[in-house]
Amino acid sequence: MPFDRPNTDPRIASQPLISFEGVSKTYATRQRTSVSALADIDLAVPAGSVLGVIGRSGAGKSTLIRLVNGLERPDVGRIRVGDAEISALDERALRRVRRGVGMIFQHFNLLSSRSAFGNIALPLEIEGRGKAEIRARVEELLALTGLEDQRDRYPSELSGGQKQRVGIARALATGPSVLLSDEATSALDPETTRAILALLRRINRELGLTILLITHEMSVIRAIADRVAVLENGRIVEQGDVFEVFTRPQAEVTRTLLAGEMGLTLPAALAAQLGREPVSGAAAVLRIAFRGPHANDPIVARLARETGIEANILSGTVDEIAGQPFGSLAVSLPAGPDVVVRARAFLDAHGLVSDLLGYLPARSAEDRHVA
Ligand SMILES: Nc1ncnc2c1ncn2[C@@H]1O[C@H](COP(=O)(O)OP(=O)(O)OP(=O)(O)O)[C@@H](O)[C@H]1O
Repeated sequence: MPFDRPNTDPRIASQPLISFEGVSKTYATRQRTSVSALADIDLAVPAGSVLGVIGRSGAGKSTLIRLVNGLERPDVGRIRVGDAEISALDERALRRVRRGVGMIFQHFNLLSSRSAFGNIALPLEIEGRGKAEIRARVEELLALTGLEDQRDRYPSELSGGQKQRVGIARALATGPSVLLSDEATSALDPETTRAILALLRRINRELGLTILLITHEMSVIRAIADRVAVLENGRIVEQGDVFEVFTRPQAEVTRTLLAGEMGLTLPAALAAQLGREPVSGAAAVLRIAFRGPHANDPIVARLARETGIEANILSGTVDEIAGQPFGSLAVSLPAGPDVVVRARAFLDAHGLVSDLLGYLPARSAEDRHVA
């Protein structure tokens, strides 16, 4: 069973705009074998929310997004977008539904022979809208995406970030209620990524657009998503509010994907010395997670005062996840009988989650100074 936590954000509707019920998808390969790309997917994207699906390469992310716009069909299960059951529609009906579903891509997919204006106008031309209406709508979208000065430039004359802005404006041209984002920032540098994610967040808030995005980067989820689903080998192994999943990851793959993002990794030199077994004199290393109001607690001082256990701070961060404070601290404990059990009981009693990372040889633990 995947770990599943309910939606707790009052801003987000309880009614899903996109839903997957018991969806599985296999591909036949040329070698006459089959590949299970998705299995038993249950997923709901509440109207007005941003849901991020994260997973490693080959986890099934692209397949999931292609099922939403009907580019792939499931073997079993149902996929709904609004009132339409995508999995049951013929091609003609699908085309109608797709008008309400915009999509942006990693490599932008712009027409090189058209200017920014021309690319954004294209979906409206296909719909047969009048010239004046098209002009007015495109001007509006150029302003929304900050592209007024680039309107006559061609894709080859635009930066990656500008190209993606054109992609976003084009996706919004026909006024969709859903935006699908397929690794939309993976080809961009970190600063441009932040700007594009901020634009998407603004569009979500201001236009009430529901966004389903797939990514392999936790930083993207953290910057924009309300909820996250973690895919591994075609299955959802964990889903829930971003703060919940980030601060209490349950699945191993989630922990691994989060390690760099959350300052959960130890300094490399220490990590290299960390062993699994408590050899004689070795110091246990704990990672303590501080959530919400506890993020700034002087917990190490209290641990010493109340239990006599003097922990040594190895590394630590205080940060914000989904607008709420979150801290993470790695400490080494002095060797001794029951020290780990007593320290963890103390932390537990104070509502703090701790993980035992391993053991450091006595010397390197003593050499560390308080950060
Ligand atoms: N058309 C296809 N024919 C056969 N197998 C496929 C096809 N498309 C995808 N697969 C397989 O299905 C699984 C899921 O692929 P998918 O592209 O959905 O993963 P992904 O998470 O998007 O990966 P990436 O991040 O590398 O794009 C993989 O094992 C892949 O090899």
